Amino acid sequence: MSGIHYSVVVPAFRENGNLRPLVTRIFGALSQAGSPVSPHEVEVIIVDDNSRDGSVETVDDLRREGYNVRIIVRTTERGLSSAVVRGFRESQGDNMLCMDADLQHPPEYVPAMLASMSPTKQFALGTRYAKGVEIDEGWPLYRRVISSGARMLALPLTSASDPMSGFFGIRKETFLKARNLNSDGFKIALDLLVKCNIPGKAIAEVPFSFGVRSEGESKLTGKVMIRYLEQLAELYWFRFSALLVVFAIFLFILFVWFAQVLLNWYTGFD
Ligand SMILES: Nc1nc2c(ncn2[C@@H]2O[C@H](COP(=O)(O)OP(=O)(O)O[C@H]3O[C@H](CO)[C@@H](O)[C@H](O)[C@@H]3O)[C@@H](O)[C@H]2O)c(=O)[nH]1
Ligand SMILES: [Mg+2]
Repeated sequence: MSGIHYSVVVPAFRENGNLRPLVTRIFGALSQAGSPVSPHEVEVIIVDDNSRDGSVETVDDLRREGYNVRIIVRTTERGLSSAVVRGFRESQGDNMLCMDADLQHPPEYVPAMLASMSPTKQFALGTRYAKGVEIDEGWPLYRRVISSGARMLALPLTSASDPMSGFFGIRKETFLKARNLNSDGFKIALDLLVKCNIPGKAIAEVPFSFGVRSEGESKLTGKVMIRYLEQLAELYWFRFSALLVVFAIFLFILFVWFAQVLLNWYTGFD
């Protein structure tokens, strides 16, 4: 049996400059005295979309240096969410974590995120909206506004405090139950929270301070935002369609009853 209990999945596109600090800091944090998880129980999987920027060579070097990291290079698919799903499918660990490559999710929080998952806490959520943590001042105002708006629109779908977070973990047993995952766009955490029907009490929220990207550029474009709105519509239907059907049946019964009353009233005149 493999001694790997934890898998850290990193979607990456043109992130070569960030991979070495990311991997060395993750394993550095796990090697600290007091880390609740041993570095020997952890694998890191980078899911790269054919960046051809030296990422493969960097990961090869890191492996040679003894870090348990590998890279999957996809050549026929693109996109953050589908990259995460691919990484989760290839994970050996029963506890899986997703984090960005660009160091906006500080690697020093990885041990706590991994350890927060358990049979009763099926989902770990790195949240930026909690006491004692902050979002780096360098994060642009327009991104804050978009993030708040997106968060509000998702309120009826989940009680999680930061469903937009890209820093989250899920237990494999729960992930395997997910049906009809939407692998488009960026919001895979929200999709999993809704489609796996994860109640608030099964979410371990881990507050973290959100950094700014250290190298390269964000890939969040207008197209990604439109995809989010489409995804929301699908999730609302997924969550509330049964309620809508019950409501429609209720309206129908009310209509039939009202028609009967009218008919009785009308025929009563004869
Ligand atoms: N494989 C792959 N990876 C991708 C792709 N697009 C983005 N990524 C990777 O996904 C991570 C996040 O991408 P960014 O471009 O840095 O996104 P962001 O604008 O910083 O958004 C992040 O923060 C948001 C919260 O404000 C999150 O909602 C979002 O999911 C993401 O974590 C990075 O590691 C990036 O390389 C893609 O098409 N393919
Ligand atoms: Mg980023």
